[in-house]
Amino acid sequence: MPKVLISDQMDPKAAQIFRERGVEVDEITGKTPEEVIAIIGDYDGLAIRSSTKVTKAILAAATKLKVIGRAGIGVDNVDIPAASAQGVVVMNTPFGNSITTAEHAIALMFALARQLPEADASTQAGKWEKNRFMGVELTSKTLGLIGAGNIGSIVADRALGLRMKVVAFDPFLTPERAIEMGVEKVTLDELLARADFITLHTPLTDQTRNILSAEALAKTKPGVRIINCARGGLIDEAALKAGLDSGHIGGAALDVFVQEPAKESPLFGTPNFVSTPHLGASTNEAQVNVAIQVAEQMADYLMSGGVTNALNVPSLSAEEAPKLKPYMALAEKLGSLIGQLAHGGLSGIAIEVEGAAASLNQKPITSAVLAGLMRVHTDTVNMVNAPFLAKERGIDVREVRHDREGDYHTLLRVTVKTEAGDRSVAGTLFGDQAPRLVELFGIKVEADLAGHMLYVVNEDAPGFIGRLGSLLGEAGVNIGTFHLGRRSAGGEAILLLSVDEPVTQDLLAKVRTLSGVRTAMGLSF
Ligand SMILES: NC(=O)c1ccc[n+]([C@@H]2O[C@H](COP(=O)([O-])OP(=O)(O)OC[C@H]3O[C@@H](n4cnc5c(N)ncnc54)[C@H](O)[C@@H]3O)[C@@H](O)[C@H]2O)c1
Ligand SMILES: O=C(O)CC[C@@H](O)C(=O)O
Repeated sequence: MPKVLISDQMDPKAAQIFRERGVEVDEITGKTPEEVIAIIGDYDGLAIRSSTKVTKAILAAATKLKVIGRAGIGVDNVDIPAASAQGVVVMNTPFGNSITTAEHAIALMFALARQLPEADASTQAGKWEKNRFMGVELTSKTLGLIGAGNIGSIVADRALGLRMKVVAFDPFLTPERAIEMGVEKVTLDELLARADFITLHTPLTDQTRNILSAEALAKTKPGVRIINCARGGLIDEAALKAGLDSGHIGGAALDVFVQEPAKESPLFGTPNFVSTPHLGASTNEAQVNVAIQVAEQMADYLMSGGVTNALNVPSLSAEEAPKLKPYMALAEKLGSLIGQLAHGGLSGIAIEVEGAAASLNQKPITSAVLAGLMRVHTDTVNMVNAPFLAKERGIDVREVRHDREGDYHTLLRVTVKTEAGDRSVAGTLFGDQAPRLVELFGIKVEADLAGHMLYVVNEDAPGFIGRLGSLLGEAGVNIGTFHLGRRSAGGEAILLLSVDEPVTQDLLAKVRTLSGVRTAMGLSF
């Protein structure tokens, strides 16, 4: 039974779903990184929010780990390249807390417009400072949206409901989508010049880090109010403080900080500054949503191989997984066969599908071919890290889908580009289930690729099979199955024999002494 560790505070629904789905679960929260390192080796899955930082050190200790599930959106607390290299799937729940976070941005916008936190503190201090707190209306004001994805578009919708005008800067926002959202697509400079309120809804990337830098803040309208419910680091906090102090910035509300937890900040105590401790996603509804979603997704992966919302591997629904399973077995065998046979500077690989295979999700098939191919050289490769490792090694991966009808109802062909030229193998599924080789280096040969095999290339000549049979018999080698193919009568022929024991170097040396033998190799599947 797979075992999952929930290492951050999560709605109890998550643990309940894991148990219902047959996954053992431990909830151990508030641990230091060293304490997590000490226990993580026992787990197949790790469910987190934002507190657990999944570092290289934690991953190195997570020898059984197959999946990390983030109950939320941002995965900046997970070292995704390290997880990918280790073959660990990283998933998030991209929609479960979007409404809640958008509502928090709107709440902060109201808080700034009417100075609610300061007015509350003053009133509760018995001051009744009615003349101190003069607010602004939101109606007819311009909201500048930086990032118009899931959360940004909900914020835009709510702002339009408040009769605001919304201008948006997002390089990936199409003009059609902007029209659909009812926003005006603008450049960043135009947004800075026009917005009365600015709200940020982008991830933190190299392009968005300090998107509101001192220089950008200087271009804003005097009195602008700024809200950040996305990620710390999008705004230069020192420049924000200077802008608030000078009065150029009329107010700022931060839910997120460069350094979290933000126990101290020069911004704290600044007039017109409002803050919350990364509460964007903190509603009952959002936490139930993300807990259910992360547990369902992780259980799908651990129990049936279904992949949803993964950031480092293609999606594969729980319905698709059983259909693709035999294809992935075939793909892995063909990858392994060509990996064992083709030598010398592999620079590219083409994976072609035709017939029934052409209607399937090809990405997992490709990953399985690559995993089979590279497992010949490293045993730490799997479906998740195989494409990553292939890229790292400069192998050009090409996927081809043919509409044509071929000789087989379903066919998968793998061709590698090596220094010696292109080499190709092809296979099908018998009865839609059993992987079977049908072609090897241009020669038709049907074989099950299983267990230990002897591969021989020889000149097609009378008596050869008898001589090989005698040699194997004398060497005490029992033949399980025997498969034969030839390019032309008297030309190059291929023999694939399944044998009970691994093929030894000693046996290969003897086989190579037979007249007409060009190549003899042992294979394992
Ligand atoms: N405060 C919280 O508790 C909380 C909760 C949920 C999400 N978040 C954060 O909110 C952010 C947005 O989440 P989302 O679900 O809307 O993400 P999303 O991926 O749906 O949208 C992000 C948008 O940012 C845009 N973008 C990317 N680079 C950009 C750039 N250089 N300039 C302008 N726009 C750019 C993208 O095109 C995309 O439309 C994420 O960072 C997420 O982690 C915070
Ligand atoms: O889990 C949380 O409380 C924060 C989540 C939020 O930052 C996210 O990116 O989804």
